[in-house]
Amino acid sequence: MIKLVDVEKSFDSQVVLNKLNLEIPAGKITAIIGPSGEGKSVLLKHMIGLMKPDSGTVFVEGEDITVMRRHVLNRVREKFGMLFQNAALFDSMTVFENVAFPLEEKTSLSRLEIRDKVHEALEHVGLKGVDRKYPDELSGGMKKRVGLARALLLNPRIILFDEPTTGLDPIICRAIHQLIKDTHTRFGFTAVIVSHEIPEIFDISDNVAMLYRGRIIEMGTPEAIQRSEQPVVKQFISGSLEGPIQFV
Ligand SMILES: Nc1ncnc2c1ncn2[C@@H]1O[C@H](COP(=O)(O)OP(=O)(O)OP(=O)(O)O)[C@@H](O)[C@H]1O
Repeated sequence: MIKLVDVEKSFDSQVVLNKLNLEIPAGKITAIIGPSGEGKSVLLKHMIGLMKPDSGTVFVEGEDITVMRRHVLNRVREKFGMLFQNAALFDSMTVFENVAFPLEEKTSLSRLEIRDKVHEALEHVGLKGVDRKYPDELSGGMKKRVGLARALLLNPRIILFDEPTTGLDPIICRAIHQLIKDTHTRFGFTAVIVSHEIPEIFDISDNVAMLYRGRIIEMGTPEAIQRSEQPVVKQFISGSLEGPIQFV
């Protein structure tokens, strides 16, 4: 589905991705974990072609997106939905307008059809009657739900989630995870979730990949990752201060 082969990315002298290899299976939920600043967001941006590797290849459904012209890449990007860290809502638009935006941009649906689709999407994420509110008037969890409704709207084959629950309380965090799981079961997209919610993210993931020093050092089921004997993985999952991971 998504395959990265020997991907290298540096910013000036800082190597962020170092011959990274990763295969994201189709139709599953894959979590990417790893210490802060290791390059998880950079990795997501390579998957959707927002960043180009210095070398190496990124395949999306068998197509090498690193050599594509912009208009071809834009076509591939239509397979993706993305939920950004801050939900990335437009503050000057109502909830309705925010969710309707991709439909207005990318389809020729009538106003009535758009209205129905937006209402349906908001209902899927458990938000009714907030159409006319502005993002400022919503809680953090509600904003994430609006972002998720918008990401789901074009029925994408792949959804990338960049820290979908950061800054939310544990109950809302669980509710958002459950919502991701439920919508995944219902729509069957391929999901990649960058998350710091350990161990909670394991409950909804089929696979977990750990990024460290520019590479995926281990990938497996949540159970396998939790049983890992690899010292970096062990330390990270337990949150221990003792071990190979150094703090600045
Ligand atoms: N456009 C850019 N230009 C220069 N450096 C960048 C750019 N984007 C990311 N970086 C650097 O790449 C490194 C990885 O950043 P990234 O945001 O991917 O980390 P992360 O693992 O997602 O962190 P966190 O868990 O804290 O969100 C950081 O050192 C960051 O400063």
